[in-house]
Amino acid sequence: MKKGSLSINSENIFPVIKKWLYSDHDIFVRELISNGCDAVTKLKKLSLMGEFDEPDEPYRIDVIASPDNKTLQFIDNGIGMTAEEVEKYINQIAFSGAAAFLEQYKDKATEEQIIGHFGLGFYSAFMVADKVTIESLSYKQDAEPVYWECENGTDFSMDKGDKETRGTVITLYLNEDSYEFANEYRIKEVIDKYCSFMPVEIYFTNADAPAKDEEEKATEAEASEEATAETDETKDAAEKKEKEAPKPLNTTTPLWTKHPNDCTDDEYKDFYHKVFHDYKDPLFWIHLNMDYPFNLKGILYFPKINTQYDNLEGTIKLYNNQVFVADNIKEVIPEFLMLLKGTIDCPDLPLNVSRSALQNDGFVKKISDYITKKVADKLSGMYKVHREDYEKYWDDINPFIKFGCLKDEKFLEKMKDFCIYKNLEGKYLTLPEYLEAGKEKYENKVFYVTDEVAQSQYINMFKEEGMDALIMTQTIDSPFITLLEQKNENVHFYRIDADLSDNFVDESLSEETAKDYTDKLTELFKKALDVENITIKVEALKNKDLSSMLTLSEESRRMQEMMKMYGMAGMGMDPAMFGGKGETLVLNANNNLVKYVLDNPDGENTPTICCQLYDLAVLANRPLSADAMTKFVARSNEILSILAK
Ligand SMILES: Nc1ncnc2c1ncn2[C@@H]1O[C@H](COP(=O)(O)OP(=O)(O)OP(=O)(O)O)[C@@H](O)[C@H]1O
Repeated sequence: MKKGSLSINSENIFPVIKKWLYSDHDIFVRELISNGCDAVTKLKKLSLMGEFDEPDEPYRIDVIASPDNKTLQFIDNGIGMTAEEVEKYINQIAFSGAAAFLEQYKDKATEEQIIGHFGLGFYSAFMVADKVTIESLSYKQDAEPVYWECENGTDFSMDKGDKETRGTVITLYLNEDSYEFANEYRIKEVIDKYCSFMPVEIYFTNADAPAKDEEEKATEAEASEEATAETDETKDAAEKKEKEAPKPLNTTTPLWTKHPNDCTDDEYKDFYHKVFHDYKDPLFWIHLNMDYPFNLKGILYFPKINTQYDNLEGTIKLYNNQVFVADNIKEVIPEFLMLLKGTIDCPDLPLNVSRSALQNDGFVKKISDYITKKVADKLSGMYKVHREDYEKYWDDINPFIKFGCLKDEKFLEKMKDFCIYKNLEGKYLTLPEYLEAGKEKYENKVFYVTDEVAQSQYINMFKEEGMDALIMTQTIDSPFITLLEQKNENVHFYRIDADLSDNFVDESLSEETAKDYTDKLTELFKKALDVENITIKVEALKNKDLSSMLTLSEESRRMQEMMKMYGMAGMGMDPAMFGGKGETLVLNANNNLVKYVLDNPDGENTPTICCQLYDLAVLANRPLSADAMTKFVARSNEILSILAK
């Protein structure tokens, strides 16, 4: 028997392993199962090289939990280890690896910076176990089995073992804080989290589950005999048998490992439902498949979304050779892609480093750029070839695309010509298409609607005049408009109620008369409304039925919205400091009511008409305040009673 003390650093290492890995306590499962997978992969390689005869029995990994004994076993039938190999890989290398790890991180700050993937592999078992044993038999001819045991991660003992079949058994004697991992549901949950797509089949057994009683077995055997007796039912019996055969917990060939040409739409959808637990079908997907200059495979799904972008949260699961690493690592995946759902497998990714190091890693940046490019290519391709589909998806995907354009210059470059906007007729246009159609009437101006109901009066006016506007009702549209103005220097955006275009006005009113009317009406409205300041503009509008309306200067409105967004309003800042409320009451000189006011400045009902005209203009633009509403209702009743006289 060989005995010895583990390397010099071990006493310091274990408290550190426990502390630093604490948030990812369950990661030992991934490490031990992936070691088993590696052991099988190595053997497969040897057999390809002709150095090992492929065995009859399939490769597999077994996880056996015993809640009664508080043990957990990881068993593989891979390459196994000789005593020399245990000495070399377990006793020495791992600890020097751990020491190197400590050295690397000794000055680094908090644990959040660490991805939770340390490459401490086997030794992560000591996070949850007081004692760990290894029983192994190497594939090598005449190899002797080896037994290794280590308590508390400090002293080990090694001896000749008695394992008779090739492979390795790792047994964990769980510590008091970690008994949960012997629970069937808990351990299956962890296996599902990290190992769903590992390349070797994983089976679970609960060592303490009650065995089927004799009676049950007899009935089953009888049923099975009966089934086989009748030829018609032979198939059923075979199916039944297959159903009863234990099923692996994982899928060894996840869809992303297949060539895109070999995957059906149903497979993509099934994979999506299963992995993201979303019962809705995704809109569409992108299958990433790259071998050079780096290795990257994955599937990105565009989920169906109906809400505003800020309520959304996607999930991008990152894998390293089918081993789950983490969700949503923003250093690798561009932030705006986090709205998507998907899996990305990149075996070349340097994962044993801190997140801050990832951020500055040129290689990681290349991966991130590649993903961005692929997404943009897919979208532009769809625009060009299947514009109908693209339009159908647009309402769902536009917040994502706009967010991407705002966040990523390269994405903007690629996507700017493929952003479309719904117009007043519900048709989708690009910005150049809109500008071209409106060239004669409103050159380089883009009118937009932020609320189709509130702005309906303006929309109707636009329609009557054969003018068009774009529907831009999402929260993200406001910063997106600013971006569009920056990128299209001469183009300016105006909300549909921002200003009265000349198109609505006939030429009948001279400048002089307009001024005269404006002065008179300003005086009258000030008095009737009892306000100091009001901006009034008199226009001869083509539509005689329209009496009054409000316009809101685009600039002042945007300023006010910005203040609201930054919470500056209510901090003693008055919007007037930034150019007033920007509100103008437009009165139509062609309308009979306005004419009446002009002709009867001292009329008994004139103040009532003024107040009503003002309230109607406000109502067509925004809700009235509570006080104004009360007055409006009372006044309306008053007017009706005049009619009833
Ligand atoms: N189940 C196993 N079968 C055969 N060899 C194993 C097994 N588990 C561990 N080993 C050997 O022990 C070595 C050390 O394992 P450990 O998990 O500590 O690190 P690693 O797998 O090399 O890398 P990582 O730390 O990234 O997991 C392995 O490289 C392998 O040679």
